[in-house]
This record gives sequence, C-alpha cells and structure tokens, in this order.
Amino acid sequence: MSAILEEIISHKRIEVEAMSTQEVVRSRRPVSFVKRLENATTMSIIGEVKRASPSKGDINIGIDPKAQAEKYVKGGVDVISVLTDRNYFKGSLRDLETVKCTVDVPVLNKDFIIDERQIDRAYLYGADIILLIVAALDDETIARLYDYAGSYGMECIVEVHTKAEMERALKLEPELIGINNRDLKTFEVDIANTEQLLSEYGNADTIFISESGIRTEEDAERMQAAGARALLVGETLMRAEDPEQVIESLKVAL
Ligand SMILES: O=C(O)c1ccccc1NCC(=O)[C@H](O)[C@H](O)COP(=O)(O)O
Repeated sequence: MSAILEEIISHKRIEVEAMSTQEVVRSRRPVSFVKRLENATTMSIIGEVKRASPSKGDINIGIDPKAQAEKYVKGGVDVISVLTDRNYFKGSLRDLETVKCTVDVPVLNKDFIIDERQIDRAYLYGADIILLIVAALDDETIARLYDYAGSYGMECIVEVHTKAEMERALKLEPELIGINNRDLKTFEVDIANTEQLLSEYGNADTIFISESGIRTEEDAERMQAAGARALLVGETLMRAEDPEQVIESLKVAL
C-alpha cells in the first residue's frame, strides 16, 4: 500500500472505532448506475465534488455543492461523486446529503471504506454507489463489503491501479471496475494506465470506468477507444468556469 493510502486508512480505522452500530431502516431504494449504462450511447460521466486533495491541496474549497451538482446535471452527468473524507479532502457527509437532495442521478460516496458501519452511514446519507479500493483491503474484506453494500441495493465501483489489483478485483466478478490513473505512491497521473490495463483485460465481463486525470475531449476519445464506458472527473470540473460545457465535450460517442 502507498504511504498516503496507509496514512488515510489508519485515520479511517480510528474514525470507524468511534462509530456505533445502528439499526438502519432500509426504506430507500438506491438508484442504479448499471441500468443507466445499459442504454448509454455516449461515454458516461461521473462528475465529482472534490474540494481538496492530498496531491493538489485546495482545489475549490468554498464550492457550493448544490450549485455545482445542478451545473453537473445540466451538463448531462450520469452520476455525481462526492468525496466525504474531511481530513484529506475537506469533504463531508453533509455534502453528500446536499447533493442527494438536489439531483435524481445516482450518487457515489467516494471515501475509504473499510467497515460495514461506513456503508450503513453512506446509505443513510443518500449514497447509491460506494467505492471499494482493492489496494486498501484484503480479498476477504472486499468480498464481505461488496456483498454488504449489495444487501442495501447499492452498487460498488471496485477500484484498481495495477495488474495485480485487477486480477484480485476480477475474482469478485463485479459489475463495475474503476481504473485509477493516479499512482498513489508518486501522485503521478497518466491516462495510459487505463489503456495498458484494458489492452489486457478489456474483454472481461465488466464495465470499466477510467478515473483521474481526464481533461479534454481527446482524453475521452482515447479512453473510449481503450474500452472505457465511463469517466470519473474531479479536478477538471471543479476548476472549470463552465463545467456544463466540459461535461458535454467529454460525452463522446461509444
Ligand atoms: O486526488 C488525490 O490526490 C488522491 C490522493 C489519495 C487518494 C485518492 C486521491 N484521489 C481520489 C480520486 O480517485 C480522484 O478524486 C478521482 O479519481 C478524480 O480525479 P481527478 O479527476 O484527477 O481529480
């Protein structure tokens, strides 16, 4: 595990230890991203609410998540991702709740999930999808958390960066795999990572999402040619003067 991921995960362990187990009334039915993807004729876009990050520091710290979510939906996003980690990304569960109350598209809770209690909380604050990072979890834990999220009807994006992580992810036979183009050891971002992994694993029976470092229509075309069906875009949209126009340009034909 990279040093930053190890540091974030050890903070999460402390956070989780302080959380109590709660009875959750499962009255809300999560909105499916997979179903939406079945009918997609263009690249699907996951627009992210990302105030800050370990690699970039403050990105758009004072953003109004409601206004940003409205712009994303106007531009045609298929999912909104909300970073809820406070220590490293300056996000919050309140951001997640605000976005969920603003939009009808599925909402992804982007956090560092290591325990069922975080999944209970994600559901309670409105998440339809969660992220499971292969590098941060052993095989038994990922499988357990994957099934637990599924018991709520939530979908999981199983995130990988390397070939070894891809092999581990595929054992789960997940519907969605996110390929992170950011190397968390160096913070270097290179979208060629998606191309390299999909040249070997592109035929797998799963939907691939390319994550991080997507900026231009040309990037979207490269990812489409590589076999990605969706893009997760954070910083580019958070810094854009006109996020709607950027989203439109990234929705290239499949
Ligand atoms: O972004 C970081 O610096 C980072 C550091 C450590 C762990 C995760 C990190 N990012 C989370 C993400 O996966 C990105 O927010 C997401 O893929 C969007 O990336 P980008 O479009 O490059 O902002």
